[in-house]
Amino acid sequence: MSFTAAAFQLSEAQVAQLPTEIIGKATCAFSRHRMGKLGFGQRFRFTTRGPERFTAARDRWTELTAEAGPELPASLTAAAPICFAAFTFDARSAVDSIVTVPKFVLDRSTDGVWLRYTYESTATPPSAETLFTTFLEELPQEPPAAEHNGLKTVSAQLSEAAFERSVAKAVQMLAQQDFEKIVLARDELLTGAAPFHIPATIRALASDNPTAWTYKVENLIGSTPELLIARQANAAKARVLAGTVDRNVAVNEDLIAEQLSDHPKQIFEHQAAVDSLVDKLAPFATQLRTSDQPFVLSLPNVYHLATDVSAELTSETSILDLVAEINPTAAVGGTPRQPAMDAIWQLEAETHGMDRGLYAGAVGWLDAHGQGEFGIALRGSLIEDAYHVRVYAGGGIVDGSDPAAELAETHAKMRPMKKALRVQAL
Ligand SMILES: C=C(O[C@@H]1C=C(C(=O)O)C=C[C@H]1O)C(=O)O
Repeated sequence: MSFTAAAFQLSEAQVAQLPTEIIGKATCAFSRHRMGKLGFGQRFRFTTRGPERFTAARDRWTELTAEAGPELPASLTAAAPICFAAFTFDARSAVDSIVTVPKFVLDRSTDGVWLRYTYESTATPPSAETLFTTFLEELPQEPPAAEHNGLKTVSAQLSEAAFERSVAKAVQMLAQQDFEKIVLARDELLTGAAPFHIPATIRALASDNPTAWTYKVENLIGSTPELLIARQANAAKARVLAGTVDRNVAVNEDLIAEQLSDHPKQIFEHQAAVDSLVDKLAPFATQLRTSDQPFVLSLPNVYHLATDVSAELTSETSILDLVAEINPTAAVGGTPRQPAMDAIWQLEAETHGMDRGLYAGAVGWLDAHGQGEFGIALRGSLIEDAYHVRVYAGGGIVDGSDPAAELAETHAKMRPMKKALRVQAL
């Protein structure tokens, strides 16, 4: 089996026919400021697991897109197929990493709005006009809106008390010099009296968090402010975040920059995350640049210390090779990486049965040339069934971290997801 794609630019009249906030109807999404990619329908899907999950996905995807398509009608241009993917944080995870190939991809950029149609290489695509009609007809109907869903937390694999104990334990382990930084997380299982309204939730995520990348791959949804890596031609870029102040406890906005930038714990945590990315990217790149000083990224719930990184790649490396190297950065894992990963596995999965699965892994899209964008799957959740959603959040632990403060930070990080889940229709 092999897939190819064809695309066309939507006219203004066609753009006007798209439903408003179409992101709510998407099967897959990686979008910010109403730009980016939205996938609709599904042509194909496969899963991978273990340490080879990235390279296995790269090879299968290359194989699936190897054959060229037929002659195209004049209204269409040949294009590279696109898939969306979500990879687990840890190679040991029992959860599948997912690659899904949508039938249609709506691509909105400063170059206009394009619709890309992916089909089996042996088929002949219809004209642009027919494709557009099919696209509109196949958009899913939305479930009815409920008045309220009475969102509440019913349980957790790793409770708040257990999280505080894990943080205290990690601080002790740090003192024994096993590692310098470790990121610990916890989960909450949320339920509603009415089924969650996922289209409305996605729309709320996108409109409430305009500086973040709103993502959806199957049951994984969220709005992440952290760009793991993006590759376009030979240019790569990333946004590293580490160091957090809760907006609800920030006394004075003018002092935030000082609180973050002059705080040794925050700076240390942040630098560890930047270094972990730069070290792993260096072998693939020349002209690796980072913003001079970390800057303060202001989000609706928290402030973060942020550094943007850019690089010229020395060859056309697939984004999946880059992701395989840099996932997980010290922003969500720790330093040194392997001892920190082992400790996370021990403190979360072995002790409490909380396998992070796709949380804190890589989520995004790529095309058949290995170009794409991946964010870190943060500020999100996993839809377990119509009534149950599991949210996750964590934070960096360094020498002197306080369990109660770390717990408060996880509450702040869960806030945007919980707020969006309360929305029942928009
Ligand atoms: C781990 C999370 O966030 C990460 C940890 C941060 C920190 O410790 O300050 C900040 C941003 C993210 O890199 C999360 O949101 O769950």
